[in-house]
Amino acid sequence: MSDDEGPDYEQLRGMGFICWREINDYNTNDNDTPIADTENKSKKKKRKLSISEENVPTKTDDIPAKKLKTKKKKKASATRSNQTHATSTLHSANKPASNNADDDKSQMEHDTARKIWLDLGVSKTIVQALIEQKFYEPTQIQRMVLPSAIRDRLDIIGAAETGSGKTLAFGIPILTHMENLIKQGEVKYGQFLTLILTPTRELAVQITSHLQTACQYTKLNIAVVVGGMSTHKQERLLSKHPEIVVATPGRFWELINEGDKHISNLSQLRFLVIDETDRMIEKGHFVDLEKILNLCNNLIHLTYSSEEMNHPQRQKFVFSATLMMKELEAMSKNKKQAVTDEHEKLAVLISVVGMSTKPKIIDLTKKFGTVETLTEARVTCSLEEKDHYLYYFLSLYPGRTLIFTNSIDCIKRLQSILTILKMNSLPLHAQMEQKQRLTNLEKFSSSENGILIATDVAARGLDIPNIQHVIHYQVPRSTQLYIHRSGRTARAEREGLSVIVICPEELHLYRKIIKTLNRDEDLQTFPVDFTNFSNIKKRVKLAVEISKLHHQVAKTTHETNWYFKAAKELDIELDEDIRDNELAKSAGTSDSKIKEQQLRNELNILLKQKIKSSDKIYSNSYPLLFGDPEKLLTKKVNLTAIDELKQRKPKQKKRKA
Ligand SMILES: Nc1ncnc2c1ncn2[C@@H]1O[C@H](COP(=O)(O)OP(=O)(O)OP(=O)(O)O)[C@@H](O)[C@H]1O
Repeated sequence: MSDDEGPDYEQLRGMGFICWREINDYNTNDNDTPIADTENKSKKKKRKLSISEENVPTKTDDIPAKKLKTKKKKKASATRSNQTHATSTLHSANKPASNNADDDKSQMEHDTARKIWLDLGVSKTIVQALIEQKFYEPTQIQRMVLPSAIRDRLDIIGAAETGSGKTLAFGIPILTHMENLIKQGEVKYGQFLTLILTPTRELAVQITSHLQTACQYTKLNIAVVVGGMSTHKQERLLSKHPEIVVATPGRFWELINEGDKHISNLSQLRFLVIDETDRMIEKGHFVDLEKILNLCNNLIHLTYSSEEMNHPQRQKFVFSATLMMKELEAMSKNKKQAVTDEHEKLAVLISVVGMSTKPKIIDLTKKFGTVETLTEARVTCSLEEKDHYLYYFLSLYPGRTLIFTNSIDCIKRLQSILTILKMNSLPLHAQMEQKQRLTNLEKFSSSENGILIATDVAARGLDIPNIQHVIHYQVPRSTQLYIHRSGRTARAEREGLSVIVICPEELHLYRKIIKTLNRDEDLQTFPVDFTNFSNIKKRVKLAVEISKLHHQVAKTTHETNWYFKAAKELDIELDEDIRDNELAKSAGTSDSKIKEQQLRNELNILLKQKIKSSDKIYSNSYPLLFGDPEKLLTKKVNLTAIDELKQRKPKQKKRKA
C-alpha cells in the first residue's frame, strides 16, 4: 500500500493501534523489562492476530471443544501474568493461576461467569469471548441494558460514566441478536445489518476492535469507515460485505454519495447505534448525521409495508457519558420545554433516529458527573505559572499522563519546553496526519511514563489502558468536556487523578463546571511543596527562554536564507541596505545561537542537581521517590499523587445529595 493512501484497517492492527488491550497485556507482562522491545512486540501481535483470524466456527455448538481449549490455553498463558489489565482490579479471578487448585478454582469461576452471561440471554459464542477476556460479570450499565435490549428488544437510551463499559452494553445485545437472526434464517451473512456512528476516527477504530474481540468465535465481519484513511481501501473492505460498519458520519456519507452498493441499502439495517450522542449533535457532525438518519428512514418508508413499519424491525441505541437525560426523557414523552439550540438538535435526533415511543432510558449519571474512583484536584495560579506547576507535577509524579490543552499552538509550545527540560512528550491533534496520530497513541499506550499532549480530539471514548493522570492544562470550555477528558483515567474501577490548572481568566469557566457538576465546594487544592519550587521555576524560566530564542533563530534563519536564495535564483543583486540589513539579522542570529547555548549549559547544570527538601528528594530523572533518603536508594517508598492527596484530605469529593 502506498503511503499516500493512508493506513488501512489491517495496517492499524499491525501498528497495534486497535490492540490496546493486547498492547497492555504484553507491556504489563514485561513490567520490569524495557518496553521498546519491538521484535518481541511484533511477534506477540502476530500471534494475537492469528488467533482472531482463525475464527472458523459460527454457531456456539459448532466450536470444536478441542479448539476452544487450545485457544483458551494460548490466551490464558498470554494473560495470566498481565495483572495490570484495566479490568484486573474488578475481579479476583484475574489473579495468576499458578497451581492445580487455582486452575480448579478458575474453572469454577468460569462456569459461574458463563452462567451469569447466559442467563442474560447472551449467545454462547459471545460468552466464550467475554470469559477469555476475563470479563466475568457485566458492568452496571451492561447489567441494566442487557435484559431490555436482548429479552425485550427495546430501543435504548443509555448514559453512564466514562469507562463503565458502554461499548459492550450495546455491542453484546447486537452481536447476540445478529447471531440469532442468522440462525433463524431471517437474515444472511453478508447483509449490512448494523451501523454504529461515532464522532472520532480513533473511537471508531477502538469500537471495532472491542467488538471484533467479542465476536471472534462468530463469522460476523466488521468494517471501519473513517476519514483520514484511504477511501479506496475502505471501499475494498465494504466490498467484502461486512455485517457491521462502524463509521464517522462524514466519511460514511461520502461513501454513500459515491454509490457504494453495500452501505447504500440502509433499508435492511436492523441495528443502529449513535455513540457519544452529545458530541454528535454538535456542529461538524450533525449535518451529515441528520442526512444519514433521514436516508435510513426514507428507505424504510419505501421498502417496508405499513404493517412492517409498526413492527420494531430496527433496534436503536443512543449512548453517551454526558447525555442530557432530563431533556431526552421529556422529549420522549413529548413534553414541552425551553428550546435551546442543543435541545432542538436533540429533538430532531430523537425523531430522525426514529426511536420507539417507549425507549428504555437508563441513566447512571444522575448523581455523579465523574466516576467515584477519580480523585480530582485543582491548581490555581497565574497564566505564566502554569508551566511551573505542570513541570513540578510531571517531575514529581511519573506515570502515564495525558495533558489536555484547548489549542494546537499550546501543544506545540508545551512540547518544545518539555523537550528542552528533557522530558519526552507526544502530541495529538487534528492537524496531524492520521497515521502519525495513531502511531503516537500506540507509543503513549506502551510507555509506562508516557506523556501525551492533546486537544479534545482525545477527550472522548478513548480506552487507553492505565492512564494514571489527566491534567487539564487549560480549563475545558464545557462541563461535558471536563467529564470526558477526566474519564480517560480511572476507567473500569481503577483509580485515577485529574488536576485542573486554572488561571484568573479561566475562573468563570471553572465555576460553571463546578456548578453544573452539582458540587457544593471547590475541588481540593493540589498539594505543592514550595521548599524547592524556586529551582523548578529557574529550570522552567530557562526552558521558556531557550524555546523562544530557538524559534526566533529558526524563523530568522529561514527568512534570511529565503531572501538570499531568491535573489540568487532571480540573478539579481540585492540593494546594499537590504543586504546589510539581512547580514545584520544573520549576525544577530549568531549572537542568539551563542546565547541559546549558554542558557542550555546553565539549564543542564540545573538538571543534574538533585533537589533536597525536608521530606522529599527528587531529581530530573524518573522515578521520583519520597521519604527517607535511605529508602530512596532501595526504591522502597513510592507515594503517588493520589496518595499525597489522600494523606492530606481523605474525603475529597463532596457532591450535593
Ligand atoms: N464486563 C466487563 N468486565 C470487565 N471489564 C469490562 C467489561 N466490559 C467492558 N470492560 C472494559 O472496561 C473498559 C471501558 O469500557 P468502554 O470503553 O466501553 O467504556 P465507556 O463507558 O464506553 O467509556 P467512555 O464513556 O469513556 O467512552 C474497557 O477496557 C473494556 O474492555
